[in-house]
Amino acid sequence: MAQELLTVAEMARADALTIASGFAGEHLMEAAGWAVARQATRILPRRRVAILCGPGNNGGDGFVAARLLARRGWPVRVALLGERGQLRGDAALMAARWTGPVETLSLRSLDGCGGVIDALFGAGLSRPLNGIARDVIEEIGRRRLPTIAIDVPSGVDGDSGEILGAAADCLATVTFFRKKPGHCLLPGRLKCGVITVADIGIPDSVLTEIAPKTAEAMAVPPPAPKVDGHKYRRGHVLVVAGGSMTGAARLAALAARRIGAGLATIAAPAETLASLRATEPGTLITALEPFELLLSDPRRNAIVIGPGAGRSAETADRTLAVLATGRAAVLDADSLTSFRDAPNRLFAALSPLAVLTPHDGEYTSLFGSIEGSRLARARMAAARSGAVMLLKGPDTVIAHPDGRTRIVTDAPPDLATAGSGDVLAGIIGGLLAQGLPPFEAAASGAALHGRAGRLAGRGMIAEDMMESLRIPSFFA
Ligand SMILES: NC(=O)C1=CN([C@@H]2O[C@H](COP(=O)(O)OP(=O)(O)OC[C@H]3O[C@@H](n4cnc5c(N)ncnc54)[C@H](O)[C@@H]3O)[C@@H](O)[C@H]2O)[C@@H](O)CC1
Ligand SMILES: [K+]
Repeated sequence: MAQELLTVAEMARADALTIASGFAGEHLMEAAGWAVARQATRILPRRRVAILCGPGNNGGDGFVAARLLARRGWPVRVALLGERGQLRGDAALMAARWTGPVETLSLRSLDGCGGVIDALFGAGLSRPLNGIARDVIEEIGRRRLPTIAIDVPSGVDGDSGEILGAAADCLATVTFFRKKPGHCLLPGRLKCGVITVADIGIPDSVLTEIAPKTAEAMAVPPPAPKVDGHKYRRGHVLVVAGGSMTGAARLAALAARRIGAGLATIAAPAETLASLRATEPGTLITALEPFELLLSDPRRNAIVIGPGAGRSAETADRTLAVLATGRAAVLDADSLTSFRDAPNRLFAALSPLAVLTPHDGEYTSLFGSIEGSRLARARMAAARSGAVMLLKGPDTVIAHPDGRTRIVTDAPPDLATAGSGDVLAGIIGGLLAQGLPPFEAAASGAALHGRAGRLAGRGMIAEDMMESLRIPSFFA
């Protein structure tokens, strides 16, 4: 099942649709506060907890948590940002149900406390934290107080993961119904700690109407080989290699085969053929030229170009020839940077059959340095180029020109190692060869790549991922 991610506006719509269907907003808030209180009893030390309530509904959730914790005999200290009389709607109702003392938020609100519930701002954050709100958030860090954030750590933008002013390094975050992009994108994700998603009574059926376009990337293993199948039915990946760095092409071809492609061919310059043939017994090795002849075999149904191709006019021309075949293709590394001086030449040839897999530097060489979250940058690049964009990083994003996006949330930092990107290009190529549509191949490929890295463990190098792709649990 896809793990949808809701923007702040979509979440407000989910709330509104639920309330319109007859489920009172106060019940949503009661359920939200209950989930927070439960998490507090699980992970905070049994010491006085400072509950920092803001002026909106996030603060309302805090008042509920305060009441439920106090009822269980938990010592709490409730501090409010702003005037109690200014609270509105359900937040005002929950503040009224809290019968204990409420102090004005100050640095002293943390005194004598062994933990914090951060209910200052959630979805309604509209500007950077400043004044006492920012001072208190920063003081939490200085005192190293274990903190649970309600919905998001206050200061984290739910849509972009950007930090507006400041945000506490939370032990845990309790959010509602579905995660938001800000929980998955950096730097926000690093502030959240352990994220739990609480069911507060919003039915899944609201998603039909909302139709969210963003989700977490899911690792979907390719279908198991059929008993009556043969290797050509499992697809044939063509990896177009360059002269010097044949290792990149070898990693891509091996990964494509491990992920289930029936065959892989490396096409390389004449002088490298002998050494490739000596080291890659199971991969077909063929001459790069004549290039038209190489592309003329339609059984080579997915093409990977770029890893080790070399930045040159020839690589650019070959990339355009690959795109002209109308076959699914992965464009990585040099096949992107070779268009540095004429990106429009590349964009004019692209379609959603192509998956572009730039890291930040390669991205900048095509699109310039653009502000915004990785999600925003990937979405913009997909729209501008017309291709599927996979923008690599600690929070890899896959974007389709039609607006759909996926975020990889659990790839380990160990993946930042030489050759890792070549393996990714090979995995995606292997999935394309087996018939997955490019957007799905890119999203699932990136998630599978993360899984391979996790299974390889600490100290891994790119070659180790080939072993991960053989572990039975990889395909579970
Ligand atoms: N029915 C609902 O809508 C539900 C909402 N819930 C909670 O409600 C939250 C959203 O509530 P709201 O929309 O009221 O938004 P918030 O509670 O996040 O905050 C909105 C208020 O903060 C002020 N504000 C924003 N940024 C500020 C800043 N930097 N400095 C000072 N003031 C600032 C705004 O002017 C507004 O008064 C969610 O995050 C969630 O915790 C939950 O109770 C579940 C149900
Ligand atoms: K919060």
